[in-house]
Amino acid sequence: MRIDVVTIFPEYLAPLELSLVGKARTSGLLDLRVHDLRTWTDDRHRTVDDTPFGGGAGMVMRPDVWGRALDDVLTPEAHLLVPSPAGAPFTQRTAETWATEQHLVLACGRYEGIDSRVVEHYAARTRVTEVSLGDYVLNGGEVAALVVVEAVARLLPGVVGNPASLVEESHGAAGLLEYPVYTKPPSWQGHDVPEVLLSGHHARIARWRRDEALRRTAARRPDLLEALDAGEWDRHDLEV
Ligand SMILES: N#Cc1c(-c2ccc3ccn(Cc4ccc(CN5CCOCC5)cc4)c3c2)n[nH]c1N
Repeated sequence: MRIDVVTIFPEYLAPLELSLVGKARTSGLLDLRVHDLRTWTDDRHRTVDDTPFGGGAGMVMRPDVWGRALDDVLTPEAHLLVPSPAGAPFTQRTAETWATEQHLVLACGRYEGIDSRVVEHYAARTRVTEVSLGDYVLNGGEVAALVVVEAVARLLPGVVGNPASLVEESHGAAGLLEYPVYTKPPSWQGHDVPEVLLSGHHARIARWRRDEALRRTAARRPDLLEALDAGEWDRHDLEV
């Protein structure tokens, strides 16, 4: 998979040289290219923004600079992703879908955003998705690019050492939150690991983990339980 990220802060994407994503790049599993939007400016001050039509605070990113950048970076098979406070929610299901793509292009805006005609222009000739990390305000699209690249890259075959670990993840198995995890020592600061996990009884351990996942989900994310088939479990099983 190829992923291009266009930004005025390319150094913001430096963490993607580390750990699993870094290894995926080195091994050739992921072809990640980070571009400085100012490469495509046309003035000595390398200007990327201007005042908003209609007035209002802040600045808006110029369509002409973005147009030259995207014309260079986009390919016929590319899916253009534009992080935005007004975007569609980015979820694990989104990551799973985008992990099957050949080419993703992330356009990271700053200021008050990118001139809306950019999305309008490219939507007529390629797949474009405005995406949001959640209902809070960031200063630009780079954090979203970091999240999208990591969430997608880890799903690529060969990136994560043990693919089985991708199966049991939160928002994965049956859409539940993950159960609590423990390691040695069996007792720490007076806190003991639940006995069942030391029993070696795999069926009981599996049942305990599912019950804990249900309990946590009911307490923290009841919205996820709405999506579950009511017949799969009885709420009265949970002393929440
Ligand atoms: N993904 C994601 C994001 C982003 C995100 C993504 C991309 C850019 C590019 C610029 N910004 C700053 C910005 C903040 C707020 C607003 C809204 N305006 C409405 C009118 O009043 C002024 C404010 C616009 C632009 C971005 C923020 N925020 N939150 C997410 N989950």
